[in-house]
Amino acid sequence: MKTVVMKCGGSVLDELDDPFFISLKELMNDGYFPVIVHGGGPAINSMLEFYNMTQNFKNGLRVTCEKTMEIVEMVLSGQTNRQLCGILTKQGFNVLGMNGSDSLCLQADYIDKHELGFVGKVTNVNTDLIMMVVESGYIPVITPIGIAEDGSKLNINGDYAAASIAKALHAERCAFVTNVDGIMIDGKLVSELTALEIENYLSDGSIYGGMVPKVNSALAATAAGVEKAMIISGKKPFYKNNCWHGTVVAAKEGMLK
Ligand SMILES: Nc1ncnc2c1ncn2[C@@H]1O[C@H](COP(=O)(O)OP(=O)(O)O)[C@@H](O)[C@H]1O
Ligand SMILES: CC(=O)N[C@@H](CCC(=O)OP(=O)(O)O)C(=O)O
Repeated sequence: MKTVVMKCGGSVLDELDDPFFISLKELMNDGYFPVIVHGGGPAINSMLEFYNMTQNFKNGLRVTCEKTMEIVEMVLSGQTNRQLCGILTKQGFNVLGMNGSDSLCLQADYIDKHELGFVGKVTNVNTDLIMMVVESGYIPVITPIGIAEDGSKLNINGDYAAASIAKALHAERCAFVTNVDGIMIDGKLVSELTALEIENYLSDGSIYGGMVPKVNSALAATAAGVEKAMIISGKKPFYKNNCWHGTVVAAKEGMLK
């Protein structure tokens, strides 16, 4: 079964457009089974602002106290997951919204409780559960919230969650759907980047902000055996006539195909 993990970033949820859905349909007609993970950073920011709560990020990760975790869950499970499932349903896709914290879907551990609070990294994925949904003909739409051993819900960066799921499913591809066409260097879209090139572009600041967890996740996924990891646009066709459009990230020099 050819699975493709697609992470839909919060930046693009309001802007997913017809070309994206047409590509998704074509992909499925070509025998790929999508598993979707979503973000929701901008919606969480707005809700925290609404409640006059302070926001703080360290290394691109939201510092998440207990109260913030409640808001994160409310927004990701109650708002952005619903929004994306609604859009996809309207477009004719059979979807099933899943909370990462239900039925040990995403088991997680604290990254650094002292520094970041309730922020986690995935330690185990309930692949049986996800594949049961896929094999029943539905697209899982997974909220990036994990469950810790102590029963706490943990906030997981959507890009990292997607890479972990792709690794666990031995997915053929992990695609990060965002609000740009791919990785831009000096204003131009780059179609392929090696790990070494990425390292250089990270250190000279050409890759920054929200693109950093994406390239790190893409590298982690390919290093763990996912054949291809890509940054793609949610506003343009990303797949047509068996060709993918965006930036392919390769784990090692010479691995680009
Ligand atoms: N080299 C780069 N090429 C393209 N986008 C980049 C680059 N470096 C940083 N970015 C930024 O990364 C953003 C995507 O990350 P983010 O806003 O976190 O998206 P998402 O919500 O989809 O995860 C782009 O809108 C852009 O501002
Ligand atoms: C720990 C951490 O930072 N979690 C993210 C989860 C949402 C996310 O990843 O959303 P985007 O894909 O839109 O960035 C957050 O709280 O914003």
